Amino acid sequence: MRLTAGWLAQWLAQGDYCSIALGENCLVLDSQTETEEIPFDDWDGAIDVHRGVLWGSFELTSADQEYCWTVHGLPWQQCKAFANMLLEAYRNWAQGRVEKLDNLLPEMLKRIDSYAEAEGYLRESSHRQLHRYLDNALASTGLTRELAGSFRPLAFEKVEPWLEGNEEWVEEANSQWLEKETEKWSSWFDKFESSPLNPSQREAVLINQDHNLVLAGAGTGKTSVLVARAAYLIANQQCQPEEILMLAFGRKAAEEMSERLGAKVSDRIKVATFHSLGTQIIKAVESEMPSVSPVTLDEKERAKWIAQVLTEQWETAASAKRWQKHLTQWRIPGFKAENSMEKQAKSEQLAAWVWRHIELIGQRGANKSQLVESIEKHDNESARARMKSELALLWPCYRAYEQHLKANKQIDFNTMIQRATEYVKEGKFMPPWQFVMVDEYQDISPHRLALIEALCHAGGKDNRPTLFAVGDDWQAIYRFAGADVNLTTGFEQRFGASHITELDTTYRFNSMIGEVANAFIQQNPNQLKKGLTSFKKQKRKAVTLLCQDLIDQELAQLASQQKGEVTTLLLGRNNNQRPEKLKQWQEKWPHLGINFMTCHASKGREADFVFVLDVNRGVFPAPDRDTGLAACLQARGESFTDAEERRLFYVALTRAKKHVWVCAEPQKPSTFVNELIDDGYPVMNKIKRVKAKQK
Ligand SMILES: Nc1ncnc2c1ncn2[C@@H]1O[C@H](COP(=O)(O)OP(=O)(O)OP(=O)(O)O)[C@@H](O)[C@H]1O
Repeated sequence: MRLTAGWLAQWLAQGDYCSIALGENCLVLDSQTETEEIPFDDWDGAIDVHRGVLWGSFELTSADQEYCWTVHGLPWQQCKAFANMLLEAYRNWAQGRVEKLDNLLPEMLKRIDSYAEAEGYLRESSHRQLHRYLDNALASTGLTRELAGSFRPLAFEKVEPWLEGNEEWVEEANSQWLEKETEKWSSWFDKFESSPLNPSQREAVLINQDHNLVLAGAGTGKTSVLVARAAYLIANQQCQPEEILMLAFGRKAAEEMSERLGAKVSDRIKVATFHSLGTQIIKAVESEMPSVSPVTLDEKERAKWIAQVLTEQWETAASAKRWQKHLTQWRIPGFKAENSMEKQAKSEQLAAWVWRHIELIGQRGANKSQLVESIEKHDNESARARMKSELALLWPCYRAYEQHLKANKQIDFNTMIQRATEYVKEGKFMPPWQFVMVDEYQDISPHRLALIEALCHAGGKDNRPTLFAVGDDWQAIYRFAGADVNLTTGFEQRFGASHITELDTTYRFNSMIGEVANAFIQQNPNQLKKGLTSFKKQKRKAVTLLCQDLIDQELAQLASQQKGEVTTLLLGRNNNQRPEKLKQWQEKWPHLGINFMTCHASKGREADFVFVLDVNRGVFPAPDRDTGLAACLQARGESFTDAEERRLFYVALTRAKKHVWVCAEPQKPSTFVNELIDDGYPVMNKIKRVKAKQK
């Protein structure tokens, strides 16, 4: 059936179309030049019939109300009946779909209510799930949003915003919840630590997005937040202690965390290092403990094994020649030309250098020709020859290591973490944890992250564990061992549904240490900007540059000033800086609580007073960090000179609560000391540099 304008009307009328007909579930409109089919889906199902002086016209609107079609010059007597016939056809078409919609609407509304009225923080994963369900349900009816809205306006008014996303509503609901929850737990927050938690710490404890990162500078209470969050989850009955997994880097850190949680929260929380977790997973699946090589586990065994491998290598003429040739152009840490080979092989520094490369090569999982290829593509063209030469020295050590593991049927940490990750991914190990928490997240390596991701994806789509990580990109100091700080700075891109909370107040150190440390770290524009203020304000300078051989005197003075017990940390770039007089000082001034450790080991620690030792040229920053093979094996390169060493120095400075002494020799202060003096940092300078000897 068709309704068409007469020839005169077609000639006189200025409408878009001059003829309308009913097609198969569509309208067919003809203009002078073309025919257009409008599926019922695209039409809003209404016709405005207008009467003109001579003729009638139809006005039809698209389902999304964006477009209008007009048919002019129609014979008026037939207009109404024709329009009714079209509407009847449309209603018949729509009836089946609307029935489907009617069947689905109660469930759609129920799901919306159960999401929107759920107690607690509204997570993005549940939001996405709801959105997906509503989208699919509507699609299954065959109706467009507009049509569904026009047939069931009341019910659909509630559904429509959720199909759009309704992000603003969720944000508002979450911020209202946060306000109420903060209020509800206010006195608990006041008393949990010796001092009340501040607003940003409270927020960090409460927010419960799928993936949460607390990103904050040194001494802002990240560890306090981690402990408080575990306590809150249990106190709020969100989980049992056994459902929390707390991951720490290193056994010592894990032990300290375990003690702290045991004392403050519960000793049923699982605290693990990545390695102990890997062992547990493998043991659960294979029913026996994985056999981890003593070379991996024990520093002494490792040193012995490395000495043996090096000695064997040097016994071969070709290999010995390769080492000698390398040393004519480049240095190797711990390798001193004047030492005998026997002594060389036992050098701690050399062993550390060899081991670090073995680990990095293992983490890369590449064969020799792939490594050569990446050296050839390395940005730093001038370093490529050195990298290749180092690879030639170190590849045989790596191969020897692989063979050693194979011969003894043992694995190392890399393999262990990878195997554990596979078991979780394959569902052979079902993690019992609902909340995975990670301390020092900035030091995460891709392998460890893969394990965390596997844990957080276990449990099916509806029951995934939540990740809560605390970290500070300013304190990322394990790039040399395979960590990748980009995994912290790119947290959101990596995880999607995530929330990042920043903590703005640092409690450990006073404002004068803060001024020096914060300015120093931010010289590198690639570090994330953080507004950090010190809780303890002071005007008196709190960083002193000191001649190394005056430490004795300074300690004596400090000892006479301090009447009560205090803590003092002597920090070295590495163990070589352990002072010979350490024991003597400890015995002479026990109330100073003097301890020595490396800057790396001091991570997470604090003391009233800190002496950073031997900040001299060639020591701190450690040289050659960016020009050897390691630079090619490590995570993406960094353009800023000594970026990681700068972060390490920041870690050292920020261990102190009251005062820091940066100690150097006047003849050879390092670039860091020179920068503190020359760039006008607020420090007390007691070093008179001897310029003539500084070449
Ligand atoms: N709200 C607070 N009020 C007062 N002191 C606090 C508060 N929060 C934390 N502290 C104290 O600040 C110090 C640093 O806290 P914590 O060790 O948790 O910081 P952090 O961010 O983990 O430090 P870093 O990253 O440097 O290891 C601790 O002595 C802690 O007790």
